[in-house]
Amino acid sequence: MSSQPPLAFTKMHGLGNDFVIIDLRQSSVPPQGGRLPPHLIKALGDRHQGVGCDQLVMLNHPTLEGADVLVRFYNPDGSEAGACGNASRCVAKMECARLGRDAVTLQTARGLLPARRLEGGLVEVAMGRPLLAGSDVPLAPDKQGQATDFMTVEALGQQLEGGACSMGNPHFTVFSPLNLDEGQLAALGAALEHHPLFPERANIGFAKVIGPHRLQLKVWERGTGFTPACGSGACAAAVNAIRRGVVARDQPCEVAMEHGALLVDWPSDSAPVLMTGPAVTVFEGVLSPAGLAQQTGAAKGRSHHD
Ligand SMILES: N[C@H](CCC[C@H](N)C(=O)O)C(=O)O
Repeated sequence: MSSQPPLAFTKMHGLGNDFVIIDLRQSSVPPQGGRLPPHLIKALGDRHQGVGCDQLVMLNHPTLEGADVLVRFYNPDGSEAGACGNASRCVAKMECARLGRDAVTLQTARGLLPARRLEGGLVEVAMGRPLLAGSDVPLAPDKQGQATDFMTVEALGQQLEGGACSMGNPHFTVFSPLNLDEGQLAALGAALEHHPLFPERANIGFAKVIGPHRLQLKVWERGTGFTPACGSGACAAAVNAIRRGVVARDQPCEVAMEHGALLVDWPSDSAPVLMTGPAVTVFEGVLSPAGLAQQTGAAKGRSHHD
């Protein structure tokens, strides 16, 4: 392990949802099948022994015509996510700077996502059309025929009203008014994330409608827990609110989270969801071979108890 070469990374965030971004096109650590080994993903995500992040993002050479960069997202539990809105804005900003352009196209598991740099440090990403069928979320096979806009799901003895969709990753947005403290809400988030209705688990949004084009949102993320903001969750919340008729689609919806708001525009059913918000570079760093070896060992040790 002491022969492990240094590993360069960039730390960025979007509304406090933070990322360690590793460019495998330049990394000296040989990727295994285009990704870092899972124990290293866990070690880097550890806020005490690693760098700490809500998601680890890996960049590589694109394989599709028209794409500038291949992007893969990982949760700190080692699982892969098909989409991550806040990290997509961060990567778009990095790639715009690298290529000296104002627009780039990201290749993700979801497909090609065009993105552009706007005034004031904002970045817009076209997140694709939301997938609304039960089989696309996905819901459990025997529940896939049910409507995904008006759903009632039972968890921890509560009947929760909400809607589900996929933005390339599964989301369930709860619209029921809840009077719970942070710990109770976390328990509900975890119960819904692992609910048998969602065989691939789900990101759980707790939304409050605060105006005809305004939502307040808190998201319990699959594989991560509560984060200060979730870009794909904000898109899903706006989409589900529009489908339920509680938000109007004639203008973009402002989705307010802990540290600020994202603008989400879904003007028609056939349109892609446009998400706009900030992307901030915090620092660039290099993990020392010794640090990496120690963290790797620690994470391996911990994983015995997972
Ligand atoms: N923070 C992300 C979502 C991460 C996705 C993840 N937690 C999952 O789908 O497993 C966002 O801004 O969209």
